Amino acid sequence: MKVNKPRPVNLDLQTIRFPLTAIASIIHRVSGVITFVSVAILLWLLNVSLSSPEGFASAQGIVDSFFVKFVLWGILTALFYHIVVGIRHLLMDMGYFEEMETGIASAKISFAIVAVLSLFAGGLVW
Ligand code: HEM
Repeated sequence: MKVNKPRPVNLDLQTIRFPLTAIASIIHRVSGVITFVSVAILLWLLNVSLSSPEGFASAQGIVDSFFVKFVLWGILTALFYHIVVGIRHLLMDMGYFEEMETGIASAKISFAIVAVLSLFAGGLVW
C-alpha cells in the first residue's frame, strides 16, 4: 500500500522522551509487582518470627544486616509509591487531574509525598 503522507517514525529508545505522567504510571506498575513479590517475603519472615522464641531471634538476626534493611526500605518505599500514586490513579478515574497540566502537577506532588514517606521509612528501618 502506498503511503501518501509519510508519518514521522522514531523508534530510537535513547531519543524517545516519556512525559512525566507516563513515567509515574510505569513506576506504579513496577511498584505493584514489587509489592506483590514482597508480600511473600514478608509473610515468610513473619512466620519465622512467630514460630518460636528461637525463630524470633533468628528473624531478628536476618533483619539485622545492612543489605536486608536496605531491601526492607526499598519494599516500604515501593509500597508507599504504589499507595500514593494509586490514590492519584483513583482520583483520575473520578475525573480529576485529567488535563496535561494538572496531570503533571499531581505526578510531581505525588513524587514529593513519596520522597517524604521514603525518608520516614528509612527512619523506621534504621
Ligand atoms: C498488597 C498490596 C498490593 C499489591 C500487591 C498491588 C499490586 C498491583 C499490581 C500488580 C497492579 C497492576 C499494575 C498495572 O498493571 O498497571 C496494581 C494496580 C493498581 N493498584 Fe495495586 N497493589 C496493592 C495495593 C494497592 C493499594 C493499597 C492501592 C490503593 C491506592 C492500590 C491501587 C492500585 C490502582 C489504582 C491500580 C490500577 C492502576 C492503573 O489503572 O494503571 N493498590 N496493583
